[in-house]
Amino acid sequence: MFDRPAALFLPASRPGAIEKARASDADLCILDLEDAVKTEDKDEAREAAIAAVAQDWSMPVGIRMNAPGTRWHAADLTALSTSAADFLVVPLVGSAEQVDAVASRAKQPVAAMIETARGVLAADEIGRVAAALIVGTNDLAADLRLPVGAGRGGMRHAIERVVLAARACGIAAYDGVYNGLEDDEGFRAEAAESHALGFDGKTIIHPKHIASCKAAFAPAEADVERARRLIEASGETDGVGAINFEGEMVEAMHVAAARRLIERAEQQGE
Ligand SMILES: CC(C)(COP(=O)(O)OP(=O)(O)OC[C@H]1O[C@@H](n2cnc3c(N)ncnc32)[C@H](O)[C@@H]1OP(=O)(O)O)[C@@H](O)C(=O)NCCC(=O)NCCSC(=O)C[C@H](O)C(=O)O
Ligand SMILES: [Mg+2]
Repeated sequence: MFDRPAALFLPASRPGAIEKARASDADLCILDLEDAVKTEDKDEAREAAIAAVAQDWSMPVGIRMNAPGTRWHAADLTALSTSAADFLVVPLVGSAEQVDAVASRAKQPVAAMIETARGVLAADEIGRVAAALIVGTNDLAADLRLPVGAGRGGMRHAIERVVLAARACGIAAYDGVYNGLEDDEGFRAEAAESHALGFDGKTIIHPKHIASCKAAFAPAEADVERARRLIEASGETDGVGAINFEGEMVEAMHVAAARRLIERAEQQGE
């Protein structure tokens, strides 16, 4: 489920957005009950989310609940754990226990949002019990007290650590959202960076980001061709030893990476 790049967030309180998301090409949709929903709309949004996920979706659809410790969390957990959502998302996770508390009651896989210094430092423990890690760059910037407009330099170590934890735990990692709605170039640059950092995908806040997000994570044609040649040159097994492939040393891990690349290309080309 968490093997495709474009994860679209939308407020569960906006019926128009729900319809647009269902009709979109997003790889995953996440109906939000947390920050995108006003306090007075929380209960109604929860009901709307539960009704929405009971409909037919062409992609996996999840619900982001309110954070552990908030006044809505218990009601969210009770209602969402038996809903038709394909997955749940817990925001502001600071410990593995917080994910466990949800996962032990929910019938769905649980993704954890890492968006505080505490969460980053516990990411490897959290990754052992979560189905995926999602960076929340807005909350993270605030928690780290990064100056407004300072960019991602100050959180680079933190987001790299989330990728590291996800890889160590064998689960997916999604990068945070890009807030600029009118800055396509900025979005493309950040999505390319997400891909280069090793993320499996990126969370996005508007359907207009879907195509660029997918493009950023799609393997380049030349890389796919090279991967096919590499696999052919390596023979039938992964036990290739070291070979000279087109002037570069290639060993078993390169063959495995080439196979993963082709698999991803085939999946995204479906
Ligand atoms: C950011 C927005 C509030 C902008 O809304 P708006 O100005 O209304 O956008 P448009 O005029 O372009 O909307 C045109 C139609 O498109 C639909 N739409 C807009 N956004 C989405 C969406 N995300 N998914 C599906 N459809 C969408 C609108 O409904 C319009 O259609 P209609 O209603 O029929 O008129 C808005 O884009 C928005 O709310 N985005 C998502 C916000 C959200 O979910 N936030 C939570 C996740 S962000 C996060 O996780 C932060 C993290 O926690 C962190 O700390 O970093
Ligand atoms: Mg957040």
